[in-house]
Parts: sequence; structure tokens; C-alpha cells
Amino acid sequence: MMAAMKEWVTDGVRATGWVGWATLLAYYGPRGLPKMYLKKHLRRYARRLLFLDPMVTIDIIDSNSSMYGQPNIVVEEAMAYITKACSRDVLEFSAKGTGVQGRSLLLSLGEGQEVSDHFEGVTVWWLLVPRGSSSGESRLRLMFPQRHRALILDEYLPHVRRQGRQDMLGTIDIIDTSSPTNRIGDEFNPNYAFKEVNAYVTKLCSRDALDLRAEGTVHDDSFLLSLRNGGAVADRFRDVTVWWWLSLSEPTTNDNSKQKILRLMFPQRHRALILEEYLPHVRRTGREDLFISIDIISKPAFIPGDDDAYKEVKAYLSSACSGDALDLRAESVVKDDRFLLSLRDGEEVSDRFRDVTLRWLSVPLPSTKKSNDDRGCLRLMFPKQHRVLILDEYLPHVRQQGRNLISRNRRQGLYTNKQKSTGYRGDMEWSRIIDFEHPATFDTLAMCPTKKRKIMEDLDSFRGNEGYYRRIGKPWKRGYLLFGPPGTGKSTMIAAMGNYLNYDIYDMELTSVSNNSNLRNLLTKITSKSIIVIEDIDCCFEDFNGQRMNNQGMIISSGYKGKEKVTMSGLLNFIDGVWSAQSGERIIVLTTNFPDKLDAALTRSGRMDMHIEMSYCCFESFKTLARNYLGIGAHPMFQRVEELLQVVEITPADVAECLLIKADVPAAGFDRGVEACLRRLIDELDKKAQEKEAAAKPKRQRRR
Ligand SMILES: Nc1ncnc2c1ncn2[C@@H]1O[C@H](COP(=O)(O)OP(=O)(O)OP(=O)(O)O)[C@@H](O)[C@H]1O
Repeated sequence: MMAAMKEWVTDGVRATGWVGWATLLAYYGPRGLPKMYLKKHLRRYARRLLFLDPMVTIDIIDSNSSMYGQPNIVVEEAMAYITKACSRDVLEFSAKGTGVQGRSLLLSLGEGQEVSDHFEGVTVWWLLVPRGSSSGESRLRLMFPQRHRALILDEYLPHVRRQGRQDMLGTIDIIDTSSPTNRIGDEFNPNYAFKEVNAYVTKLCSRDALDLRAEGTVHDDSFLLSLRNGGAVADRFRDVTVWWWLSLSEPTTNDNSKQKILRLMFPQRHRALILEEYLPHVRRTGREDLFISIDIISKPAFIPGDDDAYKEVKAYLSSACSGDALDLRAESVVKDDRFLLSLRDGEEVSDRFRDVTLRWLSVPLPSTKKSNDDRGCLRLMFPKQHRVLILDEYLPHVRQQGRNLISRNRRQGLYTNKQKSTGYRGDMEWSRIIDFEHPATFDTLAMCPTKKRKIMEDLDSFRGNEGYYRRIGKPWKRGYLLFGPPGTGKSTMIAAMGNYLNYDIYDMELTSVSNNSNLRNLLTKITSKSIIVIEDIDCCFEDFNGQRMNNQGMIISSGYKGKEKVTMSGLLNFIDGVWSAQSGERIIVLTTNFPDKLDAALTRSGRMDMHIEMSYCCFESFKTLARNYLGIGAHPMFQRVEELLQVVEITPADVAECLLIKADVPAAGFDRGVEACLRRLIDELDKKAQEKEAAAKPKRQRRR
């Protein structure tokens, strides 16, 4: 009571002072000012001073800042009401926290600021009491004449709350709960709602936000814009304006990281619209604009196997995209001494596939306990609407291209089986003899062109066609049986195949493998992309007496009956069994000079997929050899060669021998060298023709 008296007295003194000021202002001040002054201050203070109509005051305390810790919704409602209903005659507002100046919905009363309101002919006043005068709490004070007490309490205040509730700003926080550094870790938990909303807001940003951040470069050198911390952007949906505001949370977790929060602010009265229509719309639209990211992580060194999508993607990027990346790493030396370029951590490149732009980013992996485990991660980012295209077509394309590049760039090896230095006697292992650098190719191979093309097509349909083999349930392997007289190019064909496919060559010396178990061990060690070669397969197996014959039917080794040995069925079963259980592509090539001597189990269909006859030199084969050895495609002497080749059988090896320019050929010039070689070949062919004629004569005479 004493305090109230004291306040009235103070008010009275203040009012008396105001009376003086008012008189002066009425005389000297601008027109209309006295009226406003009388209305807003003098009348109220005068009434209170004269005890005619004492003012009732009601303080609504914002207990957000009080000891109760519960948000006082009444303050919020009243504030929203005042902002909307009474803002016309207020000159100063404070913009609450958002940084979007001038947006009326976000304005609120400044401390000490007072506004009037009218309700059914009654004027009331609202005052935001300065914090200093009310023990740090935020108070909203309503003042009204005593005689309208019932009206104010029973009707005005419920009306304020009702209206305010509708004008209040609802807020929804969407928090990025994924790792703030966005690195890959065990707890990586992509928050799709946040990502989608963020994508939507990012798109909005390009329209009317002011404080932006350029987040990353995209293919066409433009920026991907996003909100800066504290920045806000407005959006309109069905004539309702809402705001998105980006902030960072206080560091909460023990790694001191902050979380991104996207706060949606909207008029409470549109709550249903926002929740039921706007937010689903935001997520849907954002999802369409969202970049999906796929991480392709390299396998740790301790996990065996040569299938590594990471390596394939890296190889692909090295050729397809290194064009526009700046920070590169020369990863490994390849076949022809070029470098295999790859992205340095944090570096990104773009790629285009069927008019879709994608981005690849090299992401640092968090350090692992195995610090020397040099692993990497390549992140693919693409617009979500292209999900099917990317997953079903682009990624397989990338892997296939990468695989081809790796195989093209790697150094092929030539392996042979040898006795293990440790372990049991008879245990064998593969030893890399040299890099396989045989110059033979299908171009230099002398063979009928149609036949050659057929073989190449067969190899093409085998290579990189894992999906097909998987679909038909067949192991990814292929067998070729090469047969023909010595010197017709069987070994040359294998070298050409190896070079064409870029496969390693495993030259198996089957006769030195003591038993089937060793054979199986060797076969399991053969890696993908290899050709296993077993030459002269007809001489590799002992007969039922434990004897092995050479080509001419002579015994070349003699064992004893019942001794453990490698058998044809063992070899074939292992090739079927072991290779069926292994992934990767493998080819087996068997050669023989005597196809008739081969076991039917070997030649049956499904075992050796293609039987290739390497035959004597025809004119087409000769032309290939002439091009290889002499560098000529035509010559007057070719006609004679053609005639002779029609009647004489000569192996390509013999033709090659004749065409080799030797030291004894006069160094008088290239033409004479060529002529000398062709002459030598014709002489050889003539000789063979005469021999043939001579051999045919006695037969004819005998017949007569
Ligand atoms: N078809 C061919 N095309 C090109 N060169 C060939 C061809 N055939 C043979 N040659 C040449 O002859 C040499 C011997 O040929 P190759 O060793 O390939 O014959 P092969 O059929 O494997 O003989 P063998 O049955 O005795 O092993 C090769 O180095 C090559 O120079």
C-alpha cells in the first residue's frame, strides 16, 4: 500500500511537470501534438491523480526468465496481439532476433514502450516494463480504468489471448543430427528431413535471401547458395508468408561441435496449413532438388580379394574427370610410364552422363587405429530425381570403364609353376618370371581374317560380361582348344589373346605337378583376368600303365601303377569346380598338335567352348606376314607366292623365317632386301612343291 502511494505521488509530481510542458508545447509545438499528448498521457495520469477513475494494472510476467522455467504462453499471445493490433501508433519496435528487419510479424515492443488499444469504446494501455525495474523479468503491463474492470477481465483479456494465439509465430526447428563435419564415421546418420528442407531452403535462397554463403562449385562454375548463420529467407505458400532462419546450436556434444538448425516461423493461425500441407510440400520439393550422395570406400588392406569398386571408380575418374580438377595426386606408375592421376582429399570434379551433371568428391576418411591403412573415399553426388539412371546405368558404366582402364594400364605378368622352396616335396607355387611383353597382336597374327574376327568377337563377348554369365548361372570362364601342326601360331595366338584382353598368362607345366591336390592348389591361386595355358595337352597325362607318351608315341616317362598322379578328369573337374567357386574372369587355353588323340571328355561341348584350328599358311596369312616382316602390302612377286601356296603346305613359322631380313641380304637397299626375302620364300615353296611332286610320283607309278 505504501509502495502504491509512493508511486502515485511520484506520478503526480511527474504529471504536474508534464502539465507545464504541455502548456508550452501547445503554444509553441506543432498542431495536433497537444491532442495526442492529452489523449495518451495527460488524461490517464490526471485521472489517476485525481482518484476519479483509478487505473488497474495487470502484469503478465514472462516466466521464461523466471524461476519457474516454463514458457508463459500468455505473454507470447499478448505480445503477438499487441504487435498486430496496436502497432499503428507505435514509433519504435524491436525486431526480435531474426535479422530480417522490417518484417512486421517479427516486430515486438521495445522495452519501456507503451501502446494503447481500444475495445468496445474503452481505451487500455500496454507497456513493456523495462527489465531493470522488475528484477530482471520481462513484464507486459496492461493498464485500464477501474470502472471497466469486468469488461477487461471477462472479455478483453480472453479476446487478446484468442487473437494473439492466432497471430503468434509458431516455430519448428529442424535440426541436422548428422555429423556436423559431414565426415564418414560409425555414427554417420543422415537426417533426410534436414537435407530435404535444406535443399528447399537453398533453392529459396537464390530468390530473395540477402546473407548467403556459396557452398560449393558445381559443373558450370556457378555457386550453390545457402543461408549464412543467422540469415533468414521468406517463402510464400497459399498467400501465407513464412520464414526460414538458420542458426547454429550451442556446442552440446563432447566434441564441441555445433548443430545446424533450420527454424521455420509461421503465423500460428495457419498452423494446420503449415503442418499438413506446407511442410510435406517442402520435403517433397527439397527431395527432388536434393543431391544424393554415395560413398565408395576402399577396402581395408587386410580384406582379401581383388574386387575393388573404389579402384575402378578412381581409374575412371582419372581419365574421365581429371580435366577440370586442380589438386591432383599421381597415384601409381602404369604400363607406359604415365601417371594414374587421382583426386586429392577434398578435391572435386564433375562428370556428365546423359545430360545429367554429377559431382565426385574425394572425402578424407577418419583416421583409423591402423594408421598405415591408406584408405580413401570417393563420394558421388547427384540430383535425386536421377536416382534410377545413376544407380542402374551410370555406376555400372563407371565400374566397367574403370575396370577396362585398370586392365589396360596394368603390367601383365608371365607366370609359371615351380617347386616351393619350403613345405612338402611336390608342393608348387606360381612364380612370376617376367612382365609379359610379347609383341604379338591380332593384327600381326597370320590367319584367315574371318576366323580371326570370330575369335576377337568371342573374346569381346566374354570380357566384362560378368552380368551375363551370372544371369545364365555359368562360371565366368571360357575354354579354347588350339590345334594344328607345329609352327602354325598356337603360341602366337595365346600371346595375341593375352595382349588383346590384357590378362596375365599362367603357363602351366602340368608334367611337373605331382598330383591332383597340388594341381587344385595351383588353380585356386590363379587370379582374375588371367589365361592359363597348358601346351601339348595330349602328352600331359600318363596312361593306365603309368606311362606318358610324346607326340610321336614314344614313352617319355614311366611311373608305376597306382602312383598318385595328375589326371585329365582331375584337371577338368578342378577347372569346373574351383573356378566356379571363384569370382573373376579366367580363360583356359589348351594346345595340341594331335586333336584326334584327345580324350572325348576334354573336347565335349561346354568344356572347351571354342575349337580353333591353326592351319598352314594361306595367301591372306602370307600377306599379313609380308606386312609384318617387310612392311609391304603388294609386290609383283606376290602372284607367284599365291600360286605356290595353293599347292604347297607351309607353316606360317616357315614363311616368317624366309621373310626375315637377314644380315646376308645385301645392304644395297630396301627393295633388294624385300626381293631377296620373297625370292627365298618362292625358292622354299618351289622346293616343297618339287618334294610334293616327287613324293606323289612313286604312288602314281605303283597305282599303274
Ligand atoms: N599365325 C602366325 N602368325 C604370325 N606369326 C606366326 C604364326 N605362326 C607362326 N608364327 C611365327 O612362328 C613362330 C613360331 O610360332 P608358334 O610358336 O606360335 O607356333 P606353334 O604353333 O605354337 O608351334 P608349336 O606347336 O611347336 O608350339 C612365332 O614366333 C612367329 O614368329
